[in-house]
Amino acid sequence: MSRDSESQHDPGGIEAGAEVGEAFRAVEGADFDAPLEPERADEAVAVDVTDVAPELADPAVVAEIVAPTREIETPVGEPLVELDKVTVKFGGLTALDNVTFTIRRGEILGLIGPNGAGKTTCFNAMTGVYRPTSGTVTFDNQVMAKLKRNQITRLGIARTFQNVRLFGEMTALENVVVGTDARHKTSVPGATFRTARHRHEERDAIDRGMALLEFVGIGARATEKARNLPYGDQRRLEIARALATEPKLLCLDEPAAGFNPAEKVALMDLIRKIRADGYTVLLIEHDMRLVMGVTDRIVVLEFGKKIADGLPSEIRDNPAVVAAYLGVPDDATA
Ligand SMILES: Nc1ncnc2c1ncn2[C@@H]1O[C@H](COP(=O)(O)OP(=O)(O)OP(=O)(O)O)[C@@H](O)[C@H]1O
Repeated sequence: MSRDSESQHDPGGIEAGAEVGEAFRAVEGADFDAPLEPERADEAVAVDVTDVAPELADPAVVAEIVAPTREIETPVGEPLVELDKVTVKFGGLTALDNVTFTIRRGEILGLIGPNGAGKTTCFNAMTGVYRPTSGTVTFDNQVMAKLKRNQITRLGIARTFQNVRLFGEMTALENVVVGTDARHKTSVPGATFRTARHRHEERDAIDRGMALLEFVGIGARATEKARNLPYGDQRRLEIARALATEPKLLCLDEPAAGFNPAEKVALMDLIRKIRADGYTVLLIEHDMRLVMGVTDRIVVLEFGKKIADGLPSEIRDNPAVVAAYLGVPDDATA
């Protein structure tokens, strides 16, 4: 297997990356959302990225390429997402009940709660997947309507999924370059006839894709098929692909699922690095140590209602939160 996979890995794959556009066209229509069953590679074929792109040896250069349009003129702390009395009902079931909170630019907000608390519903209402039964969601000063997936991306929201979803047969670099396509400006004829502008956009996408892989710590695996990456690297690749769309809001849905303690610590470092690069992050995660360790603020849901909103230290000692997680009545903890 290693011999076969080795022959598929083109050591010059980064330079040969101009063909990524072809690869993307070849997979158009593929089932992007199909969960990828992770396979652990017996042998990794690593490339030294800095051999072909020496500038990527400098983390400051990488950080700059990864966030080319960050809004440095916008003061951190301005609201990016505002939920105002949002209720979502499914028939007779109230999944989200009169929920109000804000995500500010430049912060890492944790959204937590026991199973069935309404986190996913809240997330879907926030990103335009569900239209609230009542109340409003404002994103970047616009009231959100119900949106299609590509409209959500263009608005500036990117997400990762609970289950890894990648193009398994594409390389790591190709997976990221596909993400950058959402921002391309070339017309369909321009892409078909490979105009100079289109070629320029492709080249930029490849350069940025490499920087993104380096940023999330898997630059050396650029030419490996996504399917062959170790599980932790697949999760990092998902984050790189989400960042490729240059989102105003990055939503991480249980990014630590299946991670060991060391991988969780490394993930916390990566999330902090993403925030330091000017991104706003929404984190839905069950692992309390990770949530407490990395977020600036936490919103807690229980049975569709917001029961707490505050700093991690406040949430940790909040009796209603403790009761929600331990499953004991509020009055028993008083
Ligand atoms: N599309 C739907 N149709 C009907 N009921 C739904 C739908 N989506 C969610 N629900 C219900 O709404 C409630 C909240 O579910 P939700 O998935 O938002 O919770 P959650 O906090 O994300 O849970 P988990 O941590 O288990 O993922 C649950 O009772 C769930 O069964």
